[in-house]
Amino acid sequence: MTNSKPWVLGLTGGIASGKTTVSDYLASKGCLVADADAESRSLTAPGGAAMPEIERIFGADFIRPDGAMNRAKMRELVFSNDAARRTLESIIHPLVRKALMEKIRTGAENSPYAVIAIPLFPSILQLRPILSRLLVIDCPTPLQCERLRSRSGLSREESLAIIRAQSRRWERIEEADDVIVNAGSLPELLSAADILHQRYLRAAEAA
Ligand SMILES: CC(C)(COP(=O)(O)OP(=O)(O)OC[C@H]1O[C@@H](n2cnc3c(N)ncnc32)[C@H](O)[C@@H]1O)[C@@H](O)C(=O)NCCC(=O)NCCS
Ligand SMILES: Nc1ncnc2c1ncn2[C@@H]1O[C@H](COP(=O)(O)OP(=O)(O)OP(=O)(O)O)[C@@H](O)[C@H]1O
Repeated sequence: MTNSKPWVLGLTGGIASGKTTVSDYLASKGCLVADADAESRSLTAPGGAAMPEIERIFGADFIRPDGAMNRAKMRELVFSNDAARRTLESIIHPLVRKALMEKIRTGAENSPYAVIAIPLFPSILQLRPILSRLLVIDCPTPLQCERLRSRSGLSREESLAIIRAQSRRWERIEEADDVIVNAGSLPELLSAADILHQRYLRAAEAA
């Protein structure tokens, strides 16, 4: 990518839809990936920039002995309390956005195109003006629950509480330029990702 304005793919989808599998694949093909979940985790790790404000607002009960946010406790709170979730988001989201923009600004030069992966649909919509294309990974709700059970041990009720806090599938699909329905096998997901990757390479090259 040689021009000053990078070609940027926005990548979104509900929880456990397959975003990380796709973004890891694109990273393995040389794309720069700026990942909101990863930035959010580093901001809430020991010494993370969001921790003083999280401790001030939520209290010491939400801080682990090593100084990291207690994720299990926070997850339980914010997916049963909308006001608490909005408060946590108001601390973390501006910092995440800044970190993502900085990563794209400084790291995109040697990448065929850049990828911004953001799970939350309203957040990715805010960045729509800088996205060259928006890819949605769509996954039927029962499969999301099944994958969350086997990956993270979450119960169906816990998974549904998170899914309900997220945008509806049709809202994402309506706004998408491209959609991968991840309801088959992992090789099928990667093959769909590769078909789009080839198209994105051509579009970025031509831009
Ligand atoms: C709620 C928290 C403590 C749960 O931590 P946990 O380690 O279990 O999950 P992780 O951070 O890996 O996120 C996994 C997925 O949860 C979903 N999720 C996370 N935060 C939110 C949210 N505010 N609203 C809806 N879904 C969310 C997303 O699909 C995300 O991909 C954590 O996700 C968090 O701090 N969320 C607030 C910050 C945020 O909005 N992050 C999302 C991207 S910036
Ligand atoms: N087609 C598939 N077949 C089988 N397992 C899959 C498939 N797609 C994804 N998975 C598995 O489902 C889980 C969720 O996938 P992944 O981590 O890529 O989703 P995600 O959208 O990034 O999740 P999160 O929102 O929690 O960050 C992982 O354990 C992954 O290996």
